[in-house]
Amino acid sequence: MMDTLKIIVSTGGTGGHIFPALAVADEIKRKYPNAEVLFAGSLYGKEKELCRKHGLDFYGLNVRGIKGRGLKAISALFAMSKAILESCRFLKKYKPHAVIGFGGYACFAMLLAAKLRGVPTMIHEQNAVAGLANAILAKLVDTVCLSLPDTQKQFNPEKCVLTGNPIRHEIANVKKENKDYTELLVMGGSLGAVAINSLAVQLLGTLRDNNIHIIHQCGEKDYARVAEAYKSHGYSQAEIDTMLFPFIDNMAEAYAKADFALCRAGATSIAELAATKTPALFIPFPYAANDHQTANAQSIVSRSGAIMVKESDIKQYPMDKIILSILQSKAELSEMAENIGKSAQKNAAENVVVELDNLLQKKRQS
Ligand SMILES: CC(=O)N[C@H]1[C@@H](OP(=O)(O)OP(=O)(O)OC[C@H]2O[C@@H](n3ccc(=O)[nH]c3=O)[C@H](O)[C@@H]2O)O[C@H](CO)[C@@H](O)[C@@H]1O
Repeated sequence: MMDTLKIIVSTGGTGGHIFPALAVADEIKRKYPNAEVLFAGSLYGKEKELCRKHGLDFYGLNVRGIKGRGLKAISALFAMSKAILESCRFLKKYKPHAVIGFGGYACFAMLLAAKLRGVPTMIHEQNAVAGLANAILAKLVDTVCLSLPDTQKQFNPEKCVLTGNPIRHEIANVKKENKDYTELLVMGGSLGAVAINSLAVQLLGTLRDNNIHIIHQCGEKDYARVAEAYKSHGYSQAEIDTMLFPFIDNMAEAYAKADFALCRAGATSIAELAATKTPALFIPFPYAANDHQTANAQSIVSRSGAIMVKESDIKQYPMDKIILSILQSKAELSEMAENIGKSAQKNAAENVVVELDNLLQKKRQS
C-alpha cells in the first residue's frame, strides 16, 4: 500500500502568489482526500493568516525579500541561508513526495532545499515575465508550470507546461448577478493601491450622479484616508461600510456583482477577471519588476477585453469620461466581457495537479 501522499506547497508575500497555491492545495485534497498538504511560507507575509482561514497546516520560515533592500539585503541573505538549512532538516523529517513553489522569496529556501535532498520539485509562474526566485529555481526544478504561453521563452522549454493560473474554486464558478444598475469594482491588488484609490475617489460624484454602484477594496494602509474622502463626498459611515473595504474576503461575491473593474494588472487578478468575464481598465503597478504587470495585461488588451492606462498618464486623460462612457454602454460592456472571457483558464488548478501526478509517476519509474 502507498504511504499517505504528502505535498508541500510553498510561496508567500502577497495574494497573487498565495491564492494560486491555495487553489492547488484544494485541488490536491479534492483529488486525493487522504493527502496531507502543508503550506510553507515566510513568517512575515500574508500567507500565515490566509492558511489559517483556509484550514491548511502552515510551516513558517524566517525569510524576507532580498532584492532592493540595500544593507538589509545582507541580513536577509544570511536569514535565507539559515532558512535553506532549516528547510533541509525539516524535509528530512517530513519526507514529502513533492514540493511545489509559486514564486516569491518565501519559496526559494524550501525549493532549493528540496532539490538538494532529491525531492521532486515543480514551480508555477503566474506572470508574463518571471520573478527573480522563479527565474533561478526554473533551472533546478523538474517541472515549470506556466500561466501564459510566451513566458516559455524565458525558460528551458522542455521543462515547461502551460497550465494557466489556478484560481479559487468559488471564483471559477461565479455566476453574474442580474441587476438593474451597473457596478464598478475597484481593487488595487492584494495590498490596495494609492493611485487607484485616489482616482476612484475623484470618480465618486460622477458615479453617484449616474446611479453606478461601487465596491472598493483600498488596502489596510489607505483605508482611513479613503474613508475620509468618501465622507467629504457626503457618504455616511453606514454607506461606506457597504462599499469600501480594506480587503475583500469574499471575492467571488464581488466578481458576481461587478460589471467592470478598475484595477492593477497582477496576474492572479487578471486570471480571475477572465474567469468571471469582468472587463477592466488596468493601471499597472509602475515599479513592478521588468514592468511585468504591463506584460500581464497585454494579451487581454490586444483582444479588446480591457483597456490599459499608465499610472503616469492618468492626469492627461479625462478618466471620468472614459470610465463613464464604458459603464453606460451595455453593448460595450458585454462585448468586452466576452473578449476577456476568451482568456479564461478555469481548469488551471486541475492542470497543475495533473503535472504533479506525471512528475510523481516519472520519479516512481526512475
Ligand atoms: C506589486 C507586485 O509586484 N504585485 C504582484 C503580486 O500582486 P498581488 O499580490 O497584488 O496579486 P494579484 O493582483 O495578481 O492577485 C491578488 C489576489 O488577491 C485577491 N484579493 C485581492 C483583494 C482583496 O480585497 N481580496 C482578495 O482576495 C484577489 O482575488 C487575487 O486572488 O503578485 C502577482 C502574481 O504573482 C503579480 O502579478 C503582481 O505584480
